[in-house]
Amino acid sequence: MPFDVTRYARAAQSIVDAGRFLFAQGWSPATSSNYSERIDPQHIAITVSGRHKGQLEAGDVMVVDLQGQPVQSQCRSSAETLLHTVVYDLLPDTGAVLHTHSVKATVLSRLLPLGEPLVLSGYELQKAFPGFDTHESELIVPVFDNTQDMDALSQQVRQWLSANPGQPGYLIRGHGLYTWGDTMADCLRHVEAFEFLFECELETMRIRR
Ligand SMILES: CSC[C@@H](O)[C@@H](O)C(=O)COP(=O)(O)O
Ligand SMILES: [Zn+2]
Repeated sequence: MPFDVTRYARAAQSIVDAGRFLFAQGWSPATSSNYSERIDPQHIAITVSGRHKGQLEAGDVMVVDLQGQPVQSQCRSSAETLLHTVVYDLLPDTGAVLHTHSVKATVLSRLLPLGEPLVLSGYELQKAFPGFDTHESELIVPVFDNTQDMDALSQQVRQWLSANPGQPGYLIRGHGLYTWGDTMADCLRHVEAFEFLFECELETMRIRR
């Protein structure tokens, strides 16, 4: 099935803009990270593998279907494409997915006890996420072990997300953050909110040592 070229062009521009912002923050260094935006129920625009995210151009964004297969492109999509498509597949309202590699997400994910999620509670900023109306809510961020086996990791994410469709993101140990939102603006706000909360957690750990 073909996709709407105008919608692709709009999605590509919003991914390029997101890359400039996220790289400038230091959250997507050295070609790391991948970004996507939904074009229609069956297609997403996603970054081509290996491209520098602070220097993206429209040609660094391609289209894949929800099985992760390229559509009208000879390029290789992000090595982590399946971690995007699983979210669009399970959560039909999702309009954008962002994966970042910040120092704080990387360090915090390595400090958490193995097998335990990061539980965020008591922070007013939790209200930056939809469905979290009070600081008393619990934001539960699982930490998946890092692996190069994306089929296996995407299956783990599918299982967790099916059981927890209201949670807005997860960490991969020593690797980074995945988060999503109804629009790119929502998704960027989620990255910012997570970064703030990760810094609070790390600072708390430092003081308590
Ligand atoms: C530059 S190391 C980071 C990669 O291994 C990967 O984790 C990543 O985020 C980017 O991969 P990509 O294939 O460009 O989407
Ligand atoms: Zn990555």
